[in-house]
Amino acid sequence: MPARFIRSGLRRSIAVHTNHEGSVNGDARLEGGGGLVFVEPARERNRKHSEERFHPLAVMKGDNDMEFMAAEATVEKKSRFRRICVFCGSQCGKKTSYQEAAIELGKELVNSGIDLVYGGGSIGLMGLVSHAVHDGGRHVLGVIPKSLMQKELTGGTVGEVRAVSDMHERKAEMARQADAFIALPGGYGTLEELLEVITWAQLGIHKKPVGLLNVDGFYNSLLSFIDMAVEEGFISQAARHIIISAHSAKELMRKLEEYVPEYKSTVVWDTEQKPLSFVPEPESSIAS
Ligand SMILES: C/C(=C\CNc1ncnc2c1ncn2[C@@H]1O[C@H](COP(=O)(O)O)[C@@H](O)[C@H]1O)CO
Repeated sequence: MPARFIRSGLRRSIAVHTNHEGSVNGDARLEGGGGLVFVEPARERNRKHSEERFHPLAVMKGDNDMEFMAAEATVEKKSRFRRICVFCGSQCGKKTSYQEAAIELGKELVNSGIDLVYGGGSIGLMGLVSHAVHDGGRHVLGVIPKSLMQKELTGGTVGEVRAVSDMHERKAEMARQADAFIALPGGYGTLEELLEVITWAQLGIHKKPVGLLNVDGFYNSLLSFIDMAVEEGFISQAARHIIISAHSAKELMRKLEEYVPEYKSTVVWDTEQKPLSFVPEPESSIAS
């Protein structure tokens, strides 16, 4: 697909596509009289948005000389994550700061070149974060149980929608698809999803970072409760450190990027294992 380019005075800027590590995808060549002929995006799934957005990453200075420069905010930063799962309220909450945080997180994902996986739909904070990511040109994957798929419940969807049979399958699929998890403010659903991925980390089912966006101290009482459970001997210090919290999306993203999983579980999980049910025989009937 040929890249579009514009001329402004002596400078000609070109559309350049970057991969999630921030390096340039595809090939930009100079030909003949210095014309730039081709830039091929490697990421087909963002093709539509890449065509619409303009990345003034490269500036041609002369006929044979092309200088790549980091320019303007639309250029993706390097991230270790390809896709992050966001848990958040199906309501917007009372404070505008919750809604602003959802949009800020969405934009932060876009700026870092990260795709989104979430519970699907456009209601509440879920809608704000998913629209921010989709509008910014990143891929959005919504995982929705079939029973929740009616528009009246979801408020419509953006991006790709994956229908699953129930809530358990949804959580498993969201977890499979993501490289990290972030919880924004929310209610029971958000808490349940957050605590499940923390529990899975504690059991060694995954080693993916779990972030808590503690907007305006929304999660202070949960964190105090967890600290109390540590004091009371129900949660180990090591497991307490599974949760990475911050007050802003930018700070949280920085912490998640730097996070090194320290928690070690001795449990070995066979992820391919099918459910197996059996009834143990009573001790007395086992032949000696
Ligand atoms: C039945 C109602 C709303 C259903 N809407 C939902 N659509 C998609 N995902 C949902 C929905 N409700 C909960 N979720 C999941 O839980 C989290 C939000 O739950 P919360 O209780 O609002 O915190 C979210 O991350 C979704 O994955 C009418 O209530």
